[in-house]
Amino acid sequence: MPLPKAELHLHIEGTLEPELAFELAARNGVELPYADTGELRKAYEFEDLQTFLNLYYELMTVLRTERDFEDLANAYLARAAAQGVRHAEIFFDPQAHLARGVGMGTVVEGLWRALQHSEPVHGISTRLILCFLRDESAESALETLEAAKPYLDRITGVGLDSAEVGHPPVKFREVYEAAAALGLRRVAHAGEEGPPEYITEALDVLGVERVDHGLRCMEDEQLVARLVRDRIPLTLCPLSNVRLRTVDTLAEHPLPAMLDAGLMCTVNSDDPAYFGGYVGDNFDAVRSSLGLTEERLRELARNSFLASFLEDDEERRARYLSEVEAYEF
Ligand code: HPA
Ligand SMILES: [Zn+2]
Repeated sequence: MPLPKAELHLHIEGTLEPELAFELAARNGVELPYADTGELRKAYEFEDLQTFLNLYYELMTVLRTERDFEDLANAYLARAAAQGVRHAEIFFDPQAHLARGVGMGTVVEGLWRALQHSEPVHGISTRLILCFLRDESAESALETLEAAKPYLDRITGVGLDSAEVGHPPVKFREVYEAAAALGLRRVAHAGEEGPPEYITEALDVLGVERVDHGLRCMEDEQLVARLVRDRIPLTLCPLSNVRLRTVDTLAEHPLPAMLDAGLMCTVNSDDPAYFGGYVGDNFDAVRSSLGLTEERLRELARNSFLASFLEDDEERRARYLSEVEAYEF
């Protein structure tokens, strides 16, 4: 049995495996510029975040109907369950779909068709986090939040993703204020490729409760001290960092140094179909490449539940935490 864990940094569109992409392309009459899954897999060599995003946005054009989003989410939940995920807080990128004429309702209702049965079917409780694309305008983010208003009972929070450098958090001050006023939780990608200042800004200007990635905080001692003091969770994605060349090799990943510094780290998969593994694979990889002890792995699992948005269900959180403490490696 795998270590029980929560996944807090997972883009549902990034779980689109080549086989499902081709299946949905055929179902929807979408032409992909790859002959087969083998040829597609050869495109999974990324130089940085942008070269990955180019493929990510290209492939997601096969997602068109509620059923497509339902199938996508079910495929993720089945794989996640097999790797010990008990709770998942799932990002989705509505602007990438709205731009192609796929409505907010299609995306949210489609995902919901899978999520509403996730507990009985997969044993995973879930939350949805709507992400704004930071390389789109602030106005577009505000319009997206407006379009999400009929679905807010299904959405727990907002996030910020896509190309980071040149798109600082401050650009999204207004939409985060509006999201907070609607009672939504707030997270943002910061310090993946962008500088440590973006992490500080995400905290100070956007009021985020968790930082997605946050890797580059290690360049700023005072920022590390603040993150430790305030117990701000970081959702790290080690295999993603290697594939997007944020770190050279897994053996050089700063995760052990970050844990030693007292940072509240979690381990997640980001876009598992593209980066070579789901969250359990990320745990296995850091265990073997970084020599993390069993107690460190338990700490990461514990952190994942402590950092999750389960405030409306503390009983459940307590149950998950006791599973972590009782786990025998
Ligand atoms: O790893 C990521 N970083 C930023 N934006 C993203 N959108 C999907 N995956 C990512
Ligand atoms: Zn991400």
